Amino acid sequence: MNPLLAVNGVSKEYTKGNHRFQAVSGVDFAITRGETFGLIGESGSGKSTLGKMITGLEPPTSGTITYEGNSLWNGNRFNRLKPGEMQIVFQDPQSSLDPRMRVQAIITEPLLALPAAERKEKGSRERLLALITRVGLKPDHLNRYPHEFSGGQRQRIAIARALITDPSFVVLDEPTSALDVSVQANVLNLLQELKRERNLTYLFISHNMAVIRYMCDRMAVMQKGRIVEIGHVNDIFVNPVDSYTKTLLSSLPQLHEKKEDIHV
Ligand SMILES: Nc1ncnc2c1ncn2[C@@H]1O[C@H](COP(=O)(O)OP(=O)(O)OP(=O)(O)O)[C@@H](O)[C@H]1O
Repeated sequence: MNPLLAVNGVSKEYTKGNHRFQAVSGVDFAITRGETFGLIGESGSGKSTLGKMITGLEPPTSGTITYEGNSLWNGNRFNRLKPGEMQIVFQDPQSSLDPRMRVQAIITEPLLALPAAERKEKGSRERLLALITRVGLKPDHLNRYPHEFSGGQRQRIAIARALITDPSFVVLDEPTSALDVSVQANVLNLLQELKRERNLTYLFISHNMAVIRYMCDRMAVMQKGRIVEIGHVNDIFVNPVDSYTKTLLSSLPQLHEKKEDIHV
């Protein structure tokens, strides 16, 4: 099957003063429609930079990223092939939601990228009410401001914001890392349900092996900008090949227990 998203030989170099720094180095992977693909690695390994290159926030220095076979970048210009087709949810809903905007304006903001007719249809009151209810919030929350919500509720707002355009592909960049442990599992389960209901494909970025195992079909392990291991989650957990992957796994003794027992 043709991949939905293909990343080939992608690198990203940042310049800090006279110093050049390689945040991502020659990364290759492909994601099939309908799967959840995990990216794991320690802080600074280049995971978020990859997520940003895929969603149009940062151009790659070299390499190609294709979506449904079409190149996403033309030099530094992002080819917005289908507006709203791809969305991203960031780690920290505190800083990713504009504190001066009401929830309704926050959730509907991505619609501004769509053609007028589609914007009107997807921004209908009926659709908005259905979406806010589906993510576990209430219609009267639409008139409130982000500071009036808990961390988990704010992340539900961010999820609704990502889904308003009806995307096929969503990058989830540490979507539960800023949340209390008791709230994390609820948000992860919501993401799983939404994926099934809407035929979504996820790129799931995390530094937490238990969360990756709970959520993902396949995964890539990143270290210092490179992929050191890639494969099916169960294969990597049972038989890790790379020494860094083994270190990540050995720090999680509970992973040898049954999947249902894992604390995400
Ligand atoms: N805009 C930027 N300018 C310069 N360096 C950057 C920029 N963005 C990221 N970096 C650097 O690139 C490297 C990779 O960062 P990135 O955020 O992709 O890592 P990460 O694996 O997502 O880590 P974390 O989990 O902490 O977010 C880091 O060393 C970071 O300091």
